[in-house]
Amino acid sequence: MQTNVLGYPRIGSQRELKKACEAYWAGKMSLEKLQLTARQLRRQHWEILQQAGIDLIPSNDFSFYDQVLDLCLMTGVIPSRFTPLLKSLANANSPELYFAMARGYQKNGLDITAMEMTKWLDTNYHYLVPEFEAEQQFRVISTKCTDEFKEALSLGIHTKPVLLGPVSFLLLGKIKDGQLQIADLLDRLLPVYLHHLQSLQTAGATWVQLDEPCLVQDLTPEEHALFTYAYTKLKAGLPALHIMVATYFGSLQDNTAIALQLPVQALHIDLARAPEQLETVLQEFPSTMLLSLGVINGRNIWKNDYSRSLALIRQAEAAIGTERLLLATSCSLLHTPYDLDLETDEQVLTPQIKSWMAFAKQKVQELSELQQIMAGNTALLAANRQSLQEKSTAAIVHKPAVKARVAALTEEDATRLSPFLIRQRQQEALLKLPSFPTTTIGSFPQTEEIRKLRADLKKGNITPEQYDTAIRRAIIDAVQLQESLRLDVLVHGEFERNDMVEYFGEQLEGFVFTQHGWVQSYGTRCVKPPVIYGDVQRPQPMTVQWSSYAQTLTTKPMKGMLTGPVTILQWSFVRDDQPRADTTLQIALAIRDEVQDLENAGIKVIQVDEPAIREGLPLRKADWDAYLDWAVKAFRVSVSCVQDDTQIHTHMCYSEFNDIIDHIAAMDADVITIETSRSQMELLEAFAAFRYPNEIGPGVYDIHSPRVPTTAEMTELLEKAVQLLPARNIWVNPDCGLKTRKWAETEQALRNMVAAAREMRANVLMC
Ligand SMILES: CN1c2c(nc(N)[nH]c2=O)NC[C@@H]1CNc1ccc(C(=O)N[C@@H](CCC(=O)N[C@@H](CCC(=O)N[C@@H](CCC(=O)O)C(=O)O)C(=O)O)C(=O)O)cc1
Ligand SMILES: N[C@@H](CCS)C(=O)O
Ligand SMILES: [Zn+2]
Repeated sequence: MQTNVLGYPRIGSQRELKKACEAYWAGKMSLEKLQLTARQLRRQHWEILQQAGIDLIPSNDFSFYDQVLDLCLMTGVIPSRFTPLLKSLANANSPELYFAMARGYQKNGLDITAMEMTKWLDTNYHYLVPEFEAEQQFRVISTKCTDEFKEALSLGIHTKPVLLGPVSFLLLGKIKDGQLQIADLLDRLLPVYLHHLQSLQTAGATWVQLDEPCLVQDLTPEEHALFTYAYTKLKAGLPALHIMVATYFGSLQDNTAIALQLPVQALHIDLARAPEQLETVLQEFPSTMLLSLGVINGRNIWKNDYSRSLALIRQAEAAIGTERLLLATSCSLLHTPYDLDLETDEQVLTPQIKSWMAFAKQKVQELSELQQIMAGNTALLAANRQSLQEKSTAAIVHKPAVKARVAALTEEDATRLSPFLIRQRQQEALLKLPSFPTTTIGSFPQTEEIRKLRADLKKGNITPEQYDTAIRRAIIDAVQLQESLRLDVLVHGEFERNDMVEYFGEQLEGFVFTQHGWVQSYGTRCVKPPVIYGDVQRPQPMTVQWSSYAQTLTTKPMKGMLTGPVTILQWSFVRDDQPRADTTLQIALAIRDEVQDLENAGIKVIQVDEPAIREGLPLRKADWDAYLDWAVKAFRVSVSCVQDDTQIHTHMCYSEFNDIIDHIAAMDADVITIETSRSQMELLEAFAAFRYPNEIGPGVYDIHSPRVPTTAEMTELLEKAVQLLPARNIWVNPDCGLKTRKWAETEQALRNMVAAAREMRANVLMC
């Protein structure tokens, strides 16, 4: 039985690629040095897999920024706004164009916006969204997949190149012209895919993995037909190359028949997320296909349960024999951190909890151990059983008082004292805000100096007292700036936070965090998700000292800033021994305690961020309501303890609200701030159509770009907003937090934003 890895992390165990790219962008590293770093990382990763004895080792899973962007360049999908830049370059396959597409280009008199980023299915990874325009043609610009295959071959490593499949590439992109038909696009795209696959075949590749994650989503009959059409065409042009279609993050369900009829040599299915699909897949499994069993979970950091994996493997073996089975990771290991062996500080990660975990390198090892167990190594199986048994009964995992508190939750605990309109009057009386009140989403620039303070604290170069003093200094400066800008509801700036989720994970019981557990979020930006291993509770207040200190510096309302339960869950590695809903309610109770303490400390505006609520939506619509019911309940539990005159805000970015607007309304936040500027307020239409009753802050400027928006631009957006919603309900704020921005642009942008709010106050008649 062969082993198969779908993809490996690429940022580097010490985030070498991040550091190299950022140095290159800053003009501090040459292109040659950047490319050398990339080659070294690729080699390291291939060798790890080779040494672990993996049979199908991925290549082309490396990327300088994003694998979908790479594919855009392999297929010539370059939005036309980049044409002026393209014309100025000697070679279209240049890093200048590549990084411009990823990050935007403001140089040499050009001002080109970056490609849009969105969440990769239900993960916290972002991909760049391909834009298919009118008259879209496809052509080969980059030959990356063949180049990297040859590079591995020259090191004596025969790899399996990985590409996003043509149908998912089209379905996950944005069709910019309503007249364009996806079937026509596919027809034009396939020759370019064939070109790449044929050149891989010529270079000696025997397997290629084409990822088609859309096969686990709801598809129309027309979309089904695209798969059959595409793979029939590809197969006809590739006599010697074996195609593996890889599906992950869910179950094939009603797409099973389509997947099984594809004229390809192998199908990969995700048995970590959807083990139940195995039975259906085996029933009709064609005698010509290999089946890759994704038993090693690529989305978590827990040791594999070998007994459970073995049961699945045996079930498949009984149906189709061992010769046609591959043992695999459930998806690419991109979503897991590199190497558990780097976690050496026992104060951070105790040996007990560490012994329950596996990062990418260990997961690769697990594949090879499963192979050995299949060959009769019972000692490995016994050791695994013992470790899992120890975890399931460990006293540190289970806290009866926490479980009892969740079990005792009532509808009343999830309901504010009075309906919104009554609360709104009381909040108006207390807060006395002007119309079109201005605020920000919470974070201010996380400068190098601020991050260095934290690094110095960790290294013991400064004392906790020195750290606190420096953070307080940053808060003083931020409050003074906001006062001088005449913002209405202030924030303390979140300077004390390394990350909006990790920060809370570090302070809650039931969580552990890591030293090096970095996972790529987008481009060079990484997150270090905390790990939820047991029942969650809050031992002591987490943010109160900072918010109440900030409140002493101003007579304006200071907004308390918390991350919501669903977002904490979504952006953490979650325990696998109880339903996600139960874990979320435990977190909700911890946040509720913090909300209560903030209110008791005199903080009368409290924001509970839930940017991940939309991304948590299951991939299948049939599962949405169940998820939304517990997600909305968790939010309500976390905030419903306060008095009517305490104003609860929530914030969401990355949001398309049309299809879940009733659930957003059910959250019953007094104010919701959302990302809307990039869609020119289009997103507000859902709120308008629903007659959303509560207050809304539609983001008036995009915080992803250093560009300073003008007052006129923002006034124009606000004017659109008042066409759609009652003016008295509208707030004025940026799209999201300002942590990735620099101070100079932040100050100027906020100055213009406040001026826009003032213009609205002067010009719009309030009723
Ligand atoms: C809103 N977003 C978030 C998501 N997920 C989260 N968990 N958090 C989010 O905020 N998902 C969706 C989006 C994704 N957006 C972003 C935006 C920005 C980042 C980002 O900037 N990441 C940083 C790392 C942040 C962090 O943890 N910083 C630490 C310091 C880490 C560090 O590099 N330390 C150095 C030493 C520094 C020194 O010596 O000066 C080291 O350890 O070597 C901190 O502030 O303490 C990034 O750089 O990638 C991520 C997602
Ligand atoms: N309060 C957070 C929300 C990010 S989604 C921030 O301002 O960064
Ligand atoms: Zn946000």
